[in-house]
Amino acid sequence: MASPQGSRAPLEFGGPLGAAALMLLLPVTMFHLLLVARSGPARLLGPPPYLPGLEELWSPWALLLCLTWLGLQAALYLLPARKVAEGQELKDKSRLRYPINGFQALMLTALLVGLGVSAGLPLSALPEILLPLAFAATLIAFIFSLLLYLKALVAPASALAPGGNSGNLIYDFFLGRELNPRICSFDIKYFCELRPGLIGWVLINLALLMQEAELRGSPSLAMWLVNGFQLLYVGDALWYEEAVLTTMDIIHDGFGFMLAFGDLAWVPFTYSLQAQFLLYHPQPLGWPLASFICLINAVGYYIFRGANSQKNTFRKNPSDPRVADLETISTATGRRLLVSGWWGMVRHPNYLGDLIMALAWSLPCGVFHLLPYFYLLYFTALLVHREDRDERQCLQKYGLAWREYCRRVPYRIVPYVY
Ligand SMILES: NC(=O)C1=CN([C@@H]2O[C@H](COP(=O)(O)OP(=O)(O)OC[C@H]3O[C@@H](n4cnc5c(N)ncnc54)[C@H](OP(=O)(O)O)[C@@H]3O)[C@@H](O)[C@H]2O)C=CC1
Ligand SMILES: CC(C)CCC[C@@H](C)[C@H]1CC=C2C3=C(CC[C@@]21C)[C@@]1(C)CC[C@H](O)C(C)(C)[C@@H]1CC3
Repeated sequence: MASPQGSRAPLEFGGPLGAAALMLLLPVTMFHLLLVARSGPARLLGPPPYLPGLEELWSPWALLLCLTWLGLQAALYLLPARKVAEGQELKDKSRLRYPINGFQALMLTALLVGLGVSAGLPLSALPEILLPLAFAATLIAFIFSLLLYLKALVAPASALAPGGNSGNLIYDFFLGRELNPRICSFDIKYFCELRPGLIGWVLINLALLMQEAELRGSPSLAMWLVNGFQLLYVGDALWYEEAVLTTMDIIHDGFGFMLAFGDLAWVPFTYSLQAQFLLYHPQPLGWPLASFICLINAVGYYIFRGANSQKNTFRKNPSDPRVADLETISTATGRRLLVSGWWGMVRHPNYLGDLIMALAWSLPCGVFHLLPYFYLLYFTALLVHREDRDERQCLQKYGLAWREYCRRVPYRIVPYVY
């Protein structure tokens, strides 16, 4: 039996009260966004146009569709992989193995969807059922988290996450108790983080684009940009799938309601908000402005990819010629910290690139509505909070060396600003 461990870890997200509030607030926000995106005024801060009844939210067909989608992505995950990667070292000194076939799953999904659409699959009808789909995804995330909480009760202590084992039921349910819940070699957190939600997001975007084409004769330039930028982001995540193994979610966080809901419901249904907004509120966009927005996205992507690749290359092999010349600080753990290159500019250059891209995703929606900028606002809050969590973990891990890094690189995300 697992014993509550990590009870000395400081509580995050405002403790049990904060966790309970977030569990209510996140789904409510998601439904609010889905409702206002299709309403005339599309006011982020106004009331929703109406409150949907259960008959509008609940549909067994939507549940079946979500489960089929999860089943399809799970089957693609189980296909032979071009590579099997090893994760970071765990508490018991072992390393888990992960299949690297996410991009293959994206391509096969595209092929299957393409075949389905040419055989008459009404993909453009998907936007009509976003509400019941989001409800079904929320239900699945909730049941998943419950089962995972129960599974953690019989997990060995070494399998538990450092954070989600405070002994408080609500807090631990939200944060997640087990670090890497698996059924045989099937890693549930790794699967959810990259497959059903991210690929689901681009599928919803595509459905919105197709519906716009049906409504107005062809998709607008703004819709093409949003689809293109976000497809690039998802394609990149799956192409560089191995890099997710060094993110905070995989290394540090347990798999509970926060990540289950985040991955399965929040990402596909709120990250597609700009495309949802554009379907109901077409925006004129000329080529000069579109080119400028593409440039902003390219700059963001260049920083995001450059920073993430530099750190991953360095962590995999510090003597790799691409990073061997960079200046570093030694730490007591034997690992070194980069203090030049991207990581010498600010302490989280990858967040900066990600935020610049987030701006580029909203700009095609014009500047007269706040709603399409929700992602930028939420993401800024998420990354500032995440950066703060990471700083605390790094200070604990690297002590004085981390302080020296902060002295040498004083800005966190935006040079000379923050
Ligand atoms: N679209 C979305 O919704 C979200 C996107 N993201 C993106 O995910 C990506 C990963 O983010 P995240 O996991 O938060 O954090 P990072 O990829 O930035 O990883 C932080 C870790 O990097 C290592 N590190 C920090 N500084 C240095 C340095 N100077 N030299 C070498 N290693 C260093 C430390 O771990 P160690 O030393 O142990 O290796 C630290 O804990 C980011 O690009 C982020 O923008 C994140 C959240 C949500
Ligand atoms: C809304 C809640 C309070 C929190 C939910 C957070 C999750 C939605 C995000 C936590 C970290 C994420 C990452 C990505 C997507 C969003 C979540 C799951 C990521 C897969 C997006 C693509 C990137 O290239 C990435 C670096 C692989 C991201 C990893 C972190």
